[in-house]
Amino acid sequence: MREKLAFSQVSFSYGDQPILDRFGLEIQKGELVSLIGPSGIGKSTLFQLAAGLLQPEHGVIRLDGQPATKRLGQVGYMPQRDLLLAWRTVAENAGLPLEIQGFSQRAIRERVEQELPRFGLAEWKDAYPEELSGGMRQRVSFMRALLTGADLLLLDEPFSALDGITRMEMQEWLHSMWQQTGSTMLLITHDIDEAILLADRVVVLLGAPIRQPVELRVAVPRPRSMSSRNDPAFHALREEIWQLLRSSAHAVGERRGG
Ligand SMILES: Nc1ncnc2c1ncn2[C@@H]1O[C@H](COP(=O)(O)OP(=O)(O)OP(=O)(O)O)[C@@H](O)[C@H]1O
Repeated sequence: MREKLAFSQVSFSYGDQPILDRFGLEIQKGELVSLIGPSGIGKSTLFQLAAGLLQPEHGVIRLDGQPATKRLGQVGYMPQRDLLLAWRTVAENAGLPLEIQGFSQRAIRERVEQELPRFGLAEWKDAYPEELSGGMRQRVSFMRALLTGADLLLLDEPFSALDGITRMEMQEWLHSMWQQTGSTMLLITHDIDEAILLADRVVVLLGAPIRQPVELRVAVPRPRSMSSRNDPAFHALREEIWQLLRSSAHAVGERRGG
């Protein structure tokens, strides 16, 4: 496998609040990696750094093995809120990255119409965001991230706003998209089972600031389904992640004077 994204010795702060301290992480091409960690630790910040919306104060971010200072537009980023434009239809929202890249209206229409079916949105191309369910909105947002043409996708809690059944359907759908496209995907989630079920590796982010993450390989065989949760390797990993997150919550409590 070849390296797709790497953080090497990266430090970043908001004012006097340090978020990352000489942080290191390497993601290989075609991997699907889950990131999990306590709320407010800096997961979204990490994505904004990878996407080029923020720059590190120290250290290097590499794309395809090369230091990359201009990352904007090279990475598909799906932020926590779907940020669909209310006055644009599904097709117009999804086609936005192509518009920014200067494609003709006709080329955009053709490409979007060709892609809509595999996102389950063919019949909704002229609908406005307010007419869509949460799952559909997520799919439009995901399609927009894919149409940037980037083969690295950062998905920040893509399913958090969805109900249980839709969430499970979307997890399966995301997994099939990952297999079809061969893209490298990073997924932030607060759900330990979701983190394990989808990923090749789970990266647990701990500490304030975050230093070296704990990286855990998921040894549960693919294809996975809901019954994979009964696999002993699944149980063991869930327990390990839970213990890590719990000990980190205690450490924070102690620092706060608990
Ligand atoms: N633009 C900003 N300016 C100053 N502080 C910020 C900014 N964005 C985030 N922070 C702070 O940095 C810390 C990390 O935020 P971030 O959103 O990256 O965490 P997170 O792990 O993604 O949180 P959550 O799990 O709740 O989404 C938080 O304490 C947050 O309040």
